[in-house]
Amino acid sequence: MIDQKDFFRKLEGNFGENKPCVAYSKPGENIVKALLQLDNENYQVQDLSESGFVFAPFDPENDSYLIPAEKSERLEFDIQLEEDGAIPSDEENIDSVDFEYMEEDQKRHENLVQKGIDEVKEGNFKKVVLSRSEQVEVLDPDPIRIFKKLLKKYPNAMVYLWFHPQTGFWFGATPETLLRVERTKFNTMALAGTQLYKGETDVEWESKEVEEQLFVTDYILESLENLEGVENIKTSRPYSAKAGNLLHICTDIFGYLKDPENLKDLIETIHPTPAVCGLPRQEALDFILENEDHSREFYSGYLGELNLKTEQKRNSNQRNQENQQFASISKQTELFVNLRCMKLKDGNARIYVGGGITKDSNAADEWMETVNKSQTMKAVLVK
Ligand SMILES: C=C(O[C@H]1C=CC=C(C(=O)O)[C@@H]1O)C(=O)O
Repeated sequence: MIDQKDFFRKLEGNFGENKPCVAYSKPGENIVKALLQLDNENYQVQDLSESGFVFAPFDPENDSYLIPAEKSERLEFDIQLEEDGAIPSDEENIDSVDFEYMEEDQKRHENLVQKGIDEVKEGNFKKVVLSRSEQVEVLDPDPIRIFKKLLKKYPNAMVYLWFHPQTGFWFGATPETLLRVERTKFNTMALAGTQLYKGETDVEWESKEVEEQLFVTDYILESLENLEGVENIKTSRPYSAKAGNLLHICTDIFGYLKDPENLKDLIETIHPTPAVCGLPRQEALDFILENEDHSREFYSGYLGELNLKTEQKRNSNQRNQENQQFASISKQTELFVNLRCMKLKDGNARIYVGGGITKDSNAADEWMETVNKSQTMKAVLVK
């Protein structure tokens, strides 16, 4: 552990030298971690047996970047947010930020959504997730300051700052777990449906949302059941999960891997999830790539720790020194879907937002949903 001033100084030093780095805090953890790559080589993921931090794009055909564990320095500090004011207090953040939209932006998105609804009604697919991106001028484009604000505002999200000479700066505060693996046990989630959070998580959901989320759960279960290396799959009951100013319906899905060294098949089966692509997957993916007027790049891709050796707390009851050491190191994979995210370039942020379209969707409501989702990033861009 180092103190947070040194942590941020080192992080800034790394991207100042154009070397890849990532700083992040996982949901509910009071620890901020970083991997600072020691050189400025471009490492890529080949078969997901690598160890490090992965940053993967939406389109599985494109390259996934890796900061390899063995080529980087690892840092961490405990968040003591209130202590020295290094992380700004919540009062500086306002909850809803008004931005002006061009009528054309709204029309363009609504037309895209309508096209998606029509295709669903024609039976070409059951669900498609359609997105747009929006450029916002940032008054204070200091990456560290933006990251600190995200940490303060979203303690229950996976909050990150990613820098790579090939991708530039990306930030996010995502609510969606793609995959967590501990020894042979894994979990993923089926996430769908959105409503504004109004101080209450015990809320009613409309049947449109309930049905949409059930599609997602069923689709993931079916894909997992067809996968050779996976067994003993179980689900939680659906519940409302808070994500910033929003609520979603979530079902946790658990299972066991026959060979925990082989994550490739599992990750290729679940990414891109129906929360960001649609179902059936290939038909939805083709429609997205053909019809969205922007490239998603890393939005709705995934990111996180891949086979990262992590030290666990030692069990002081254990007498045998060798066993103790054996028990203290474990491999950790914890990947998140890159939602509620933005790219920072030349003093501008590009915010990416989307929503799931089914036969019962309404284009104007879907536009509003993307406006609401964009607040997650906008709230940290205001002074
Ligand atoms: C695609 C996004 O959100 C997904 C995650 C949760 C709920 C969603 C929805 O209600 O449409 C989306 O599937 C996004 O934030 O850009």
